[in-house]
Amino acid sequence: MSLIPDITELLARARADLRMGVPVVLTDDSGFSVVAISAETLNPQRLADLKKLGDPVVAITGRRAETLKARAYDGDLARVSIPADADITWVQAVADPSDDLNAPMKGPLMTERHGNANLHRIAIALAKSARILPAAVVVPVEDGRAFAVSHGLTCIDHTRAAPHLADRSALHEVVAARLPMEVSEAGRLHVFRPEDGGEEHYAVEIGRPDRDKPVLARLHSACFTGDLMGSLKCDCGPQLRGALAQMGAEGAGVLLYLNQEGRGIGLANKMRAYFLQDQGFDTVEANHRLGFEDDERDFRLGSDILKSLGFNSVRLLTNNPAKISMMERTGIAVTERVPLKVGETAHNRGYLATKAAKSGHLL
Ligand SMILES: Nc1nc2c(ncn2[C@@H]2O[C@H](COP(=O)(O)OP(=O)(O)OP(=O)(O)O)[C@@H](O)[C@H]2O)c(=O)[nH]1
Ligand SMILES: [Zn+2]
Repeated sequence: MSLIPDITELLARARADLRMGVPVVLTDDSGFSVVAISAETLNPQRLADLKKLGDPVVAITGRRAETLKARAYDGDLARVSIPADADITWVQAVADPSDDLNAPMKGPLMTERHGNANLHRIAIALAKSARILPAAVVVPVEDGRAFAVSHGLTCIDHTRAAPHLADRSALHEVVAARLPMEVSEAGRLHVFRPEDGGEEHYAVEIGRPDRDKPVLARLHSACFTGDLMGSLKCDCGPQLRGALAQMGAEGAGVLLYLNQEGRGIGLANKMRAYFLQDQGFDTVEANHRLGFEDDERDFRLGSDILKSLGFNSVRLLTNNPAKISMMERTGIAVTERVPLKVGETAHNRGYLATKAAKSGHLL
């Protein structure tokens, strides 16, 4: 019946639910089911009601567990038991590192070792893709499907969801139109929309690049602070303008503007990372303390867009070797790396040095 939402649509709904603080139900083939809610958007009444269902845990990533010195028996994640007297402030302090230094968690935190963490993993993956803190309060329930129906909650089946959470969604071009720009009057903006209700991405084509030759290309990740506000903490704004200027000067090029703000963690989490950076952590450590990997972006999106525009080889404007290897692995030949060294300031010198030392950026 086509009027019933499919798994992609249910996942989009679940993401929206988590962002709003609405619980979702997750089930697996063995008959195990849980209710999960975002630790960030949880409210006190809902925590009290979850406790009535059983013994909830806070599911956090292995990265966050490392910071809290909690044992991650599940490897990439840990299920932290919630003490009976713990309130919402306690739960949020497990998820959110902003107060780690002022009020270190009174440990040791107890983590669960037995049982299956598959549904907790889905809850964290959904929270990440909803661009909220990667932590969820999770409690088992009997017959999740019936619970979801009686409470009007979105219900996600593990087997159907897992492949979608591991892979990117297909992108389709929605529209393209002429966009005269300062760097070139022959600009054209293409808008791409994913099937999963996620962020749209854009491609700016300059001139009419020959599809049979390597095109001068840039995969730019959104940076509201750098691209628009003139932030001195990174080099994104000058890189964006530098890349466009070079394409304008050569008369041809394609700039992909990927809405993967904050290396894929979203602007709110990036600002949380900046708050930690003001406490002395570097850009990579801040991501880890929040529970994220160094870089949560998916550059395969870039290849998808280039291919759908008819390109199969690029001269890539970048200092990031991960972008080059991902292009090559996904069928876009990189015939040349064109360095993009602009915009170093007193404020971003440390940030650029960390990227070179820890993320392999070329200087
Ligand atoms: N999480 C996090 N993201 C940041 C920070 N500073 C900048 N960013 C984000 O980092 C990304 C930088 O994107 P790019 O310039 O495309 O990528 P890059 O990996 O530096 O590679 P090249 O510029 O191509 O050499 C943007 O999404 C920014 O929003 C930070 O301190 N923490
Ligand atoms: Zn930036």
